[in-house]
Amino acid sequence: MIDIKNLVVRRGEECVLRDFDAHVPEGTSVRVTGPNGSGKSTLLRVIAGLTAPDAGQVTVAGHPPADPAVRALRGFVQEPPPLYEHLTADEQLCLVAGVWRLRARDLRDRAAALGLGDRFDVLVGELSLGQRKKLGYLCATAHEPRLVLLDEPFNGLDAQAEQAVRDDLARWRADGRTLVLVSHSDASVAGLVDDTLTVGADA
Ligand SMILES: Nc1ncnc2c1ncn2[C@@H]1O[C@H](COP(=O)(O)OP(=O)(O)OP(=O)(O)O)[C@@H](O)[C@H]1O
Repeated sequence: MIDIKNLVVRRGEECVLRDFDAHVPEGTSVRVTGPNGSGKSTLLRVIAGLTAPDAGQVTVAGHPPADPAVRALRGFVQEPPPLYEHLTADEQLCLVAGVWRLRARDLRDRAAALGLGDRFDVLVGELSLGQRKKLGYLCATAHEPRLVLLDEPFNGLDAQAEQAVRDDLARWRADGRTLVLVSHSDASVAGLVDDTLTVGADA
């Protein structure tokens, strides 16, 4: 699903990723590890087509990451979640439902299961950190992508929401989807990953 050869990414003067190689077969669940600042989020952004490599080759399902052909295939749970502050939670969900031609009702059901049932009419800008995290997670995964990129998906979540996300990941994994996950919490990802990719100083 993902092939990376000799990847180099610079941020300003700093070389964040240097000659990084990885192969993530379709249907595998991979955790990206490394110290703070080692380039884990940068790597996810490259796979998501949001950061262009300075050198090297990266393909997702045989296409360059920014190719429109892989857009619907992929979902990216970002940290912090990119949301429209001036919309209500429900308007944000409806926007995403419209983009992917989904039923808003189904997204509302998922939102309610995550504990957002009484937040639909609240402005995104007035949601708590954990509520924003839940909404961002739903928006990023609404179209049930074959490749799910997750950057610290458990940060700020209460126990019920963490379990709901873990259940989703287990279901997607059993369904043969490909997961690439950054998390500093060993407990949160326990039993959910097949392999580890290490970036940075301890690589
Ligand atoms: N937009 C940016 N502009 C300049 N430098 C950046 C930018 N984003 C990240 N960096 C730098 O790139 C390096 C890698 O950052 P990145 O966020 O990928 O690390 P990380 O491994 O995900 O860190 P953490 O574990 O703290 O989340 C850091 O040194 C950071 O300062």
